[in-house]
Order: sequence, then C-alpha cells, then structure tokens
Amino acid sequence: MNIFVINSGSSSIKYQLFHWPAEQPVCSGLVERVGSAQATITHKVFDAQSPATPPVETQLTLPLPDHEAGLLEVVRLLTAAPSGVIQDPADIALVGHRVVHGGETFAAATLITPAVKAEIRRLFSLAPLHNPANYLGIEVAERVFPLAQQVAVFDTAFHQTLPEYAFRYALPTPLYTEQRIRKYGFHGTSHQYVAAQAAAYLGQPEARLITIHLGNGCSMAAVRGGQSLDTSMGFSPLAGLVMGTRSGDLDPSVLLHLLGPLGYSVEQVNTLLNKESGMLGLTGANDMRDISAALAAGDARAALAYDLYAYRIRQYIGAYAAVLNGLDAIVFTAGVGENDALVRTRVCQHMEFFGLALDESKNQQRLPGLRELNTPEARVKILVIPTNEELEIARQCAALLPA
Ligand SMILES: Nc1ncnc2c1ncn2[C@@H]1O[C@H](COP(=O)(O)OP(=O)(O)O)[C@@H](O)[C@H]1O
Ligand SMILES: CC(=O)OP(=O)(O)O
Ligand SMILES: [Mg+2]
Repeated sequence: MNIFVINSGSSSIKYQLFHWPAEQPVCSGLVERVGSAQATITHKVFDAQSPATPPVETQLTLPLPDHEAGLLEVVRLLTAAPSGVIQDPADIALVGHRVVHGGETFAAATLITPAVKAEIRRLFSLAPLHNPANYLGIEVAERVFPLAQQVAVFDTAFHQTLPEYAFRYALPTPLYTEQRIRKYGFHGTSHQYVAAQAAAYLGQPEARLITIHLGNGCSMAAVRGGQSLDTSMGFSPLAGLVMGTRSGDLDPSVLLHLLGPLGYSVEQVNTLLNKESGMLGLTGANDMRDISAALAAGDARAALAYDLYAYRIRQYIGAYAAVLNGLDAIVFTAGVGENDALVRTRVCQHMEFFGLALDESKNQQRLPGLRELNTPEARVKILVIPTNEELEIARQCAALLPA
C-alpha cells in the first residue's frame, strides 16, 4: 500500500510517499514560494533496493498560482517519467495531512469527514497562519486522490495530556469554559516522534526528556513516559521561544501599548508579532544560516540575537527540569537543532548544575542519524535526533486502518 503525507504551509508544501507496511520512503519533496511566478519544486526519488544511495533529485522552477496548482504538479511528478513512482493517483490508498490546530476536539489521528472539516474550519481563527493552508491541502487532495482515505494528524494532539494547571491561563474561568482560551501547544508530532526515539535509545520507557524543536517555528516540550507534561507554545504557535519571525514570550502589556498609545491596528500587531519579529526583527534575517554567517563576520546584532535565542531555551530547560523533577536527556531536533552547532553550544553552556556537559568535538561533527553529544561521564544525555514528522504522520494514519 502507498501512503502519501502532505504538510502544507502558508507558502510551501512538503510531501513524502511511503510503501507500507515497510515504512519505506519512495519519494519526498518540497514546493516553495507557492503563489508566485517563480515557485520551485525539489523532488527526490529514493532507491528502493539500496536506501543508502543518494536520492535522484529533480529541480523545477515554474509559476504556481496556488496550492492546487502546486499539488497537481506534484502528482504529475509522481506519475510521469522520468521521476514517476506510481502509475495513477488511484495507487495511493491513504493521504495523511498535517493539521496544526485540532483544539480540544482531536487527541489522535482522525479520518476526515465533513464534520471534521467543519471543525478544522472553525479553528481557523486560532491558527490563522497554518490551518487555512492545511485545509486547502485536504480539499485539493480530495479532488486529486478521490479514492484515497484522507486522515488528519494534529500538531496539538500530543499535548492533550497536559494537566489542567499547566494548560490553563490565570484568566476568569468563562474565558476557558466558554471561549476555550488555554494553552494547546504545537509541533506535537515532532516532539512525540523524537521522544519515542530517545526513550528507545536510552532503553528507558519512563525517561524524563526535554525535546527542543528548532525550525522556523520553535518549541520545547517536557515529556515523561511518552506523555507531554508541558510545552512552550500556547494558545497559538506564537508563545515561548524566539523563532525565525515570531517573537515568542512577551509581556501582554506590550500589545496594549502598541494598540493604544502607539496606534497600531490589530492586523498590524498580528503581522508584527508573527512575521516581523523573532530573529528577523532582531537581525534583519530569519534564516539561521544567514545569521550565523553575519555572526562570523562580527555583526553585533547577530551576536545579541544568538544570545537571546539560546537564553530563552536555557530558561525553559530550567523550568522543565523542575516540571519533570529531574532530567535524563535533552533532544535537539528540526532544521536549526539538527544543524547549528553554535546554538547547541550556547544552550548547553553553564548548565553543569543540571548535569549537562557537551563534548564540543562531537558537537562539531556533521553525521546523519541519532547522535549523542554529551561527555561520557555526564549525568544527562545530550542527543540530536532528526525529526521525521511525515513518517510519524504515516504511522499514526496506518494505525487507524483495520489490521
Ligand atoms: N546547516 C544549517 N545550519 C543552521 N541552520 C540551518 C541549517 N539548515 C537549515 N537550517 C535552519 O533550519 C530552519 C528551518 O528548519 P525546518 O525544520 O525545516 O523548519 P520548518 O519545518 O518550520 O520550515 C531555517 O531557519 C534554516 O536556516
Ligand atoms: C506550529 C508551527 O509553528 O509550525 P511551523 O514550525 O511549521 O511553522
Ligand atoms: Mg516544521
């Protein structure tokens, strides 16, 4: 059976096709700058016989006015020579969709029905950057793969185990009971995947873990026994860590000051906090590779931004070590966490109290797969584990099917 996983963002689409139950990746790809005349598609086909062989890559630059055009082009790449891996869209039995916000309704992967779609639409206002794009992906996939089962896997689902004292805000009760204003948490599929890998590696199913997902969006989770106990994102994916373009935590009075004396509109504040803040606001760039190059060239803004980024992560490590009443391992994952050695150095500095000791030579090595970066005698393991949200989504979708 073939499972196709779609992770639609506001201007990008990530996808991966798996042969199931072998969990064998057949192809994967990334569509960027959807909505422009210069969209790009990077499509990679893996060698089924020898997984170690580098994939065959196809690169396209073409106009893609919308997500539908993007997905249709991906289907063409899936079916047409020379990149084709299936004969027909009907060869795909199941499509798994990443949906960022599932509110309190969805605590597990869910078969998509008209009622589920209505609920995802209802949640648009809670995740305006993400849910509309995810929803569009579902609508397009229903048209392009009409015979496939469509399943949603929610970023929020893994964090539905948070205790109430961790997910509630100290606001008047009706704002929770009637308006559902609470912490939801995001990136759950990634935290769940790397936490399971870490627990298996440690041979400790009850391991106390802090998982640190550093991509464009950044979040951390305190995980014990495979359950999320707390996480740094909140009501929306804006809270917590400093991110590529999002501010993370700030005093809510800053909003009042912007909206009142400074005369910002609600829309302007929304854009400011989600798209113009974080590393972009501090340095003028949001890609960590550019900021790291600026730092190497002696840029003072980049130096401050690195300090702020790492300091916030260190604060959450302290908080979550307390939540977990101890710590067995911290796990770095996602684009920055897996690749940026300097971020890991800064995060682990002066953390002897918590039992963290980084082996800097291991930290500088670029190796694939799970890596252990702590010194041999360290009390707490420092792990890098490449995330694979698409594989985790495919697993959760497949588990829904009758055996
Ligand atoms: N070699 C690298 N060194 C530092 N940062 C990197 C490297 N490769 C990717 N990144 C960063 O990873 C981030 C994107 O991470 P990713 O997990 O793909 O995010 P998302 O899924 O949110 O789009 C970007 O900020 C990018 O700069
Ligand atoms: C929820 C979220 O922030 O997702 P991403 O990192 O993909 O933007
Ligand atoms: Mg991501």
